[in-house]
Amino acid sequence: MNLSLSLLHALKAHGARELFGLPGDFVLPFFQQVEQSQVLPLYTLSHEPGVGFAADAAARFQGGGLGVAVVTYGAGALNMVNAVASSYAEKVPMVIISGAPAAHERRNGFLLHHQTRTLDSQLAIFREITCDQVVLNNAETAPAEIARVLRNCQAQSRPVYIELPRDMVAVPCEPVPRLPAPAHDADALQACVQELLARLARARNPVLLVGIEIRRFGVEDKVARLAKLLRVPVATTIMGRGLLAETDAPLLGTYLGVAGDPAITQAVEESDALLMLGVLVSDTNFGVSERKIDMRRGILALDGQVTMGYHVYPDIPLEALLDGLLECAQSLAPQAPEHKTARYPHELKADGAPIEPMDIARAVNDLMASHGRMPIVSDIGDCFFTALDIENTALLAPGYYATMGYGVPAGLGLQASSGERPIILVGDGAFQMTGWELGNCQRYGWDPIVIVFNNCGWEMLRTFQPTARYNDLSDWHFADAAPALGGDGYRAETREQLQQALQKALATRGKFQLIEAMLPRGALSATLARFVDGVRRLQSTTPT
Ligand SMILES: Cc1ncc(Cc2csc(CCOP(=O)(O)OP(=O)(O)O)c2C)c(N)n1
Ligand SMILES: [Mg+2]
Repeated sequence: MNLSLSLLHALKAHGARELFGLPGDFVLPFFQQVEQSQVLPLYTLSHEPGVGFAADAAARFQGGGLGVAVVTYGAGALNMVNAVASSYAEKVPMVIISGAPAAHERRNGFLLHHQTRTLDSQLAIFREITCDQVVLNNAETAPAEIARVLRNCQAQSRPVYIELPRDMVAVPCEPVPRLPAPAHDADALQACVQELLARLARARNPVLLVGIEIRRFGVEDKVARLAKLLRVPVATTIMGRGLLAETDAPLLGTYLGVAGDPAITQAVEESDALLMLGVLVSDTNFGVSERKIDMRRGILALDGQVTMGYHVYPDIPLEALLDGLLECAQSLAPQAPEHKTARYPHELKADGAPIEPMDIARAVNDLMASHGRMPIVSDIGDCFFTALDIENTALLAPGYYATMGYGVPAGLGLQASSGERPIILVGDGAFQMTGWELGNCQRYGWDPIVIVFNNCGWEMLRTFQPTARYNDLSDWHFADAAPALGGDGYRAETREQLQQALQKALATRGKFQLIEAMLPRGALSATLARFVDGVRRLQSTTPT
């Protein structure tokens, strides 16, 4: 076996289902090994940010798997930095494989093409946005090094970086061993479980708040079982939206502070034992809290440790904690909490009125009510806030790192990896960045339904600077471009046209369906409007 095959078989053994990539001369030999070996399917896209977002989505959607992005050295890998930074921030287990110069090229004394400051600058840059790195320049040590970085990728649920010099791809190499998950101290785990359960038992209104790590580590079912066993209500953070959608956990809905359902806000903020599982303590999750949550009274299991008050239990993997709690937990209430199914807007009024963001939520909810749930992939813009008014279904969005450009390539990555047809929500500004990746659907038979929120502007920014003219964009008529890219385009000016377009799109398979929903400038979703008001109100009252 050669080094490429050892690497590919190891990726597959760790849960990778495919590779996303864009070739260049430093990585062509590895692409050749990929294509010839057929160990994993390879999908190429048109721009490295899209490659990164697609690999990110593949990892997020399958919970516990790996996304893989393969790029060339320099211009390719550095073009993907933002996507990898987003994966790091949002704890996505992604493997970046970059081709690199051969040993003899490093010694020839020339400045090499694609090189920036030094030949090791790229490695230095990726050290900042990955949890482990390796340069595979030694076939003897390669199996152990690959095993280490893949184990760390999954154990920490963060991206890792593998640099592959082009003269190493065909070198004989032993298979890569599978390392066990990092060990943890059973006694420390027991002590943590007992203290945590005692805190919950003493509480008057314990609440469970769940975040992205419960998907990343594939433990949603265990969390649902724990919530039912403890008989405590569950809410998700904004980043955790869509979690537990496939379970029967007593879900209250999504916690959005002043911008959300007051009952959920009150339950979370007034809880005297808020158990946060896999929750990033970020401004997007807690920035609009009505009342500042006293984290010292909370219990936070994140990044492999558990913090309760001033106690910190290090090296407690989330799944081990859940297993311990499931073994010892007793119900905390005489009966199960009232399972308030959150109400989402339905019954679009299909008339000649202009479209508002909430109409898109209604139209999608109506579609899912008749057709069944579909995964939603959202870009950043008002489309993300509108997504929060869509029924609780799988939602992929960089809600914390908040990079634009994610929606379309991530939707393609989801369909490539899972075979499920997504609905992609994207603003006109974000579509201008990566929407053109739709042109790759025809090669692979992908057929997402894409709804472009076309308000001809950077509307979210306008909410912060209403008078700025630079937020005005022109009308790009995206629907007209769809046939040239191999799909169908619909321009919807009214609610009736929106409903008709969605029905046609749903009925058409085998090519992407682009619905350009024309929104009046200044039309905001109610959720975004409440967020903006909330931020303004909190900023005006926060002592400087
Ligand atoms: C890669 C990147 N560059 C800039 C920005 C900053 C930004 C956040 S929201 C926004 C406007 C989005 O316009 P769009 O038309 O897509 O959506 P909408 O607001 O609903 O009209 C910008 C420019 C971010 N987040 N990411
Ligand atoms: Mg816009």
